[in-house]
Amino acid sequence: MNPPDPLAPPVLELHVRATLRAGERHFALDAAFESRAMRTALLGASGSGKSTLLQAVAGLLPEARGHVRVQGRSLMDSQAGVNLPARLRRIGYVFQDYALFPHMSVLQNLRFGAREPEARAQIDSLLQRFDIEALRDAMPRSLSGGQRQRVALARALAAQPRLLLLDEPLSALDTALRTRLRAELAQMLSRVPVPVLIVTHDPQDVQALAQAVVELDAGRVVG
Ligand SMILES: Nc1ncnc2c1ncn2[C@@H]1O[C@H](COP(=O)(O)OP(=O)(O)OP(=O)(O)O)[C@@H](O)[C@H]1O
Repeated sequence: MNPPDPLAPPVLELHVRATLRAGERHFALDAAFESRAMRTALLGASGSGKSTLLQAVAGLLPEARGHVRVQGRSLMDSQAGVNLPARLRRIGYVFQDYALFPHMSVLQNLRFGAREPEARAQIDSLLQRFDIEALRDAMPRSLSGGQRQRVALARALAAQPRLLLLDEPLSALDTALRTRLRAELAQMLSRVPVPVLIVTHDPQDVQALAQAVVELDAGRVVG
């Protein structure tokens, strides 16, 4: 991978504030960071606000204020009155359990992600690159954990995202599979030129998957 261009805007510029309330409980997120790395890990204890921050970046947290810029492009800037709705942010989101549509085949799952004609034209190449061509007509329940992971990633990329959010993509797996898929995921990510923000608890994931680390504690960036 090429070294970052010092004149290019940061890959990610983020300052997100939000207060979540449920009855007596409340949680204040006030997280700011910049990253020039193509792949940034978001680390932090359970409840530190990692998923909430991802939701704000994806445009799924209506109460969020502040700014979110990806490679210089503003997705949200509350001072400037900019707040793109989620469907216009072009963000690929891969959840812990991969969240494939169970009633759709692998191919239909990928097509769902790719709405534009030029995105559809790339589906065959994604099936090849992720080595899931033979599984195009398979239903998600018949796939292994590793195959599901590849389909989920291919589906997220089928939408030609500007940013890929991975929320603990390996946490549902047992140790042996986790080790294998971590290496596979690292290889797949190194082949796509899309910025990635990846949430994890696991220092080994950070080592293998990211070039920069942001640590959250109680809704704030601490390192
Ligand atoms: N709607 C809500 N109202 C009040 N508090 C909330 C709401 N949603 C989440 N929280 C609280 O916000 C905090 C951050 O939650 P979040 O899911 O972002 O943490 P996390 O770092 O992703 O945790 P984990 O690693 O366990 O997934 C938690 O304390 C949670 O209980």
